[in-house]
Amino acid sequence: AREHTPTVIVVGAGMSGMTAAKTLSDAGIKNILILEATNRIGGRIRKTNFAGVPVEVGASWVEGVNGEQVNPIWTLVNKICLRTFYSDFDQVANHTYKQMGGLYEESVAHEAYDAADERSAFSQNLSISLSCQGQEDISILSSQRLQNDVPTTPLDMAVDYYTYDFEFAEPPRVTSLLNTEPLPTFTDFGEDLYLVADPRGFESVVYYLAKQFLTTNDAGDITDPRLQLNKAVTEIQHSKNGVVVKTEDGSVYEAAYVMVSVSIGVLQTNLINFEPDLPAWKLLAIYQFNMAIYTKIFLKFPCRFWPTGNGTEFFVYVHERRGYYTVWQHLENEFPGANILLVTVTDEESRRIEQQPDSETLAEIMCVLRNMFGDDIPYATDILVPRWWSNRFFKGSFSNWPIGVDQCEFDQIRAPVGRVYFTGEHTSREYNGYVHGAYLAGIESANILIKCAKKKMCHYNIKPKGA
Ligand SMILES: Cc1cc2nc3c(=O)[nH]c(=O)nc-3n(C[C@H](O)[C@H](O)[C@H](O)COP(=O)(O)OP(=O)(O)OC[C@H]3O[C@@H](n4cnc5c(N)ncnc54)[C@H](O)[C@@H]3O)c2cc1C
Repeated sequence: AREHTPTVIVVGAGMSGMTAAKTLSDAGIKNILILEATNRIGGRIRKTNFAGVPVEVGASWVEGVNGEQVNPIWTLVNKICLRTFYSDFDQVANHTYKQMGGLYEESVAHEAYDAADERSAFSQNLSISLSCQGQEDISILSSQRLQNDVPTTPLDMAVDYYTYDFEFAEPPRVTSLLNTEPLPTFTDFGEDLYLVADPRGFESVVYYLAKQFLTTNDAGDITDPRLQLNKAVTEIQHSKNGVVVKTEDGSVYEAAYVMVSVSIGVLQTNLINFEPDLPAWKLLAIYQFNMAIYTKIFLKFPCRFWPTGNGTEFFVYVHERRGYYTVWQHLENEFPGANILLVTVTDEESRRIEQQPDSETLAEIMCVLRNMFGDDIPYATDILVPRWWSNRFFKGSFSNWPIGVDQCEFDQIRAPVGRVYFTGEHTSREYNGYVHGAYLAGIESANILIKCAKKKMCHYNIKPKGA
């Protein structure tokens, strides 16, 4: 019957889809249906149990805190009193290990980190002057070449990796200078990062938002029929009269509008078939953007062999192969006595590691750790390797702004196509890649739809390239 037809179908129940749904509901559009492919909400914010400890395999930091504006995620995290820990990166130069073991001499290490800071400062100034002159974008690597200061030694490459790849999950060769230096997340919200480590998980911010507009039972579980889990959308038919959405299990839903919140990695595959095809300008914009891969490998040990105390949390391993198990973190502050280490890999290393058995990865890691800490250290008893890239509902970890995509093309990624609307972290112009980007994009995209649905203002201006 017509009255059961939702006004809006939201595809995906991560931070952006859930926020978009809540924004629609707050605006009086309560006739919605959220279709989520997996068996849970939260998407790339995901807690799991590892060796008895709740670890975050997806997002874990509130990035951008203590600045002029308040990061909206920081507000949410504090509202529900999630346990957070300030991340102190200041001492990492004192904890930088050579390939074959031993720490770098302090003066040598500090020189490398200072040089990286200088390169970064130069890049920020260059970026500002290039955009003032209306110049085309260049990569961060090109900026380093302009300074005649391209990192080439293993130490300089490791520090460069720590500076850029550890944030963007792609190398400076790929990443846009104009759109990342300086980074709005840090200039707007502040330079500090706080790590969420709470038994309820970072994902409880998504649950918190969901429960404000979806009905729950006495136990607090979401029971609202407007949220449907295990519903993988495989087809979206759209016309000027409405949309028809089909899921893998054979269900068919009709609505006036659809809001697609799946990652840009998913949009780049053919998981969802649009009927008719999305227009060329839209596809080109989607295909030009990047889905990066960031892999957090957790390791459990029978005892601790790494230093603890103030400033020891982060350490760097230098290897001639750039990005080879470079950035390390101990979780003693968050989970004292749990003896858990975290090593992060990205990009090509992530792809390689996702495809090999975990036992091989662990063997590589043990060699690295023995180089750093000596042959007597115990073998890890457990390893966790998240596989975001192989997962067809994610295809990576977060978007990264590559060179050659200008603001207008970026706008096209978010632009609606008829009755099909788009949201997700990759549609946040200032904060793509982040949880707060997903949240703010959810609000913005919902507002574009609301303007059309309620005020019949459906025209969305798309500027051509170079405008
Ligand atoms: C390893 C990792 C580390 C990160 N670290 C941080 C961090 O420290 N700080 C930070 O701010 N950000 C971090 N991020 C990024 C942050 O997690 C994301 O930007 C944000 O969570 C994305 O939210 P979203 O709603 O846009 O997308 P998603 O969370 O991907 O939500 C989209 C939803 O759509 C579903 N879906 C996909 N395909 C279909 C389909 N066909 N039908 C129905 N549903 C579908 C998915 O299952 C998913 O639930 C990290 C991400 C990863 C993976």
